[in-house]
Amino acid sequence: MTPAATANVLTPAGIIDLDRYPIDRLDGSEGRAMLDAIRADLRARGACQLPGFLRQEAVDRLVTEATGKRDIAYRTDDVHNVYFEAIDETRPEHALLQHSSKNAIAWDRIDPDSPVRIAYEWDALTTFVGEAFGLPACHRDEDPLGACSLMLFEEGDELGWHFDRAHFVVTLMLQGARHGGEFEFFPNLRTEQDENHEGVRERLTGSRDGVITLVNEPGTLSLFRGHYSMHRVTPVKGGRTRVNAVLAYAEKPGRKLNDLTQKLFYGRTA
Ligand SMILES: O=C(O)CCC(=O)C(=O)O
Ligand SMILES: [Fe+2]
Repeated sequence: MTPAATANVLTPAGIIDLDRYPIDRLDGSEGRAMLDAIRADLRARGACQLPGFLRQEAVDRLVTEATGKRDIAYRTDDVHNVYFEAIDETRPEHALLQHSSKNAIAWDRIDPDSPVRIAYEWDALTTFVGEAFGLPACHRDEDPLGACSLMLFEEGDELGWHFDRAHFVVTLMLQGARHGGEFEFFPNLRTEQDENHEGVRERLTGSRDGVITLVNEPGTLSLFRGHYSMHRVTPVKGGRTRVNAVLAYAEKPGRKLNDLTQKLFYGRTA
C-alpha cells in the first residue's frame, strides 16, 4: 500500500453503500422497507443477499490485505460430517464424510484501519444484523481470533456440506473464484423439531432437490441461517483465490470460542 492510501482511512460511509442500503437509518421509510424485504427473504429461503453492499474501494483494499496476509493465515484441511460431530457409523447420513480446506486470517491479525474492522466495529451494522434476523438483541463476538476473519480459498479448497453450529452467519464476498467456489444451500432442510435424516442422506448421495446457489459478486453481504440449511462451497478452480470475510454475532454479549475450537480453526489460543 502507498503511504497516501495508508493515511486515507475509510469511514463507514466510505465502506458501505448507505445510499443503496440505509442501515444507519432503519427508522426511516426506506430503512423499514429494506428490513421488510430482507426478513421476507430470510423467512422464505433462510438466506438474503445484498449485492453492492461494500463500495469498490473497500473491496479492493480488503482483497489486497487478505492476499498480502496469506503467510500468516492458518490452513485447515480436514474431513468431518455435516454436523461436526464424532461419527456414528450406525447412521448413514452421519457417516458420510465431507472435505473442507481453507486459510483463515484471525481477527487479531486484521489491520487497525482495515475496512472490515471499521465496518464490523460500527454499531449501526451490528444493530442492522440483529434487526434483519429479528433478534431481541445482537452483539459482536468477543473472540480475539474468530469474531471476524478473512478467508482465502485456493485451488481445490472447498467447504464440504455442513450445518453451522451458529444459528446465523454473515459474510462479505470480496473476490470470487474463476470457476467453482459457489455457495450452495438447501433452505430449511432441517428444523428445530425435525432433523430430517432421510432428506439429509438423499442430498448427500446426489439429490439436488431444492438447492439454491447464491451469487458470488464481490461486495455482496450475505445473511443466512446456516443452522437449519445445509450448505457448502464448491471446490475452487481456475487459479484465482476466493476471498471473503465471515462476521460472527451472538444474541448474548461476551461470546468467545473455547480453546479447542480456537486451536482447530486458527492453530493457537488467544
Ligand atoms: O464461505 C462461505 O461463503 C460460507 C462460509 C460458511 O459456510 C461458514 O463459515 O460456515
Ligand atoms: Fe457454514
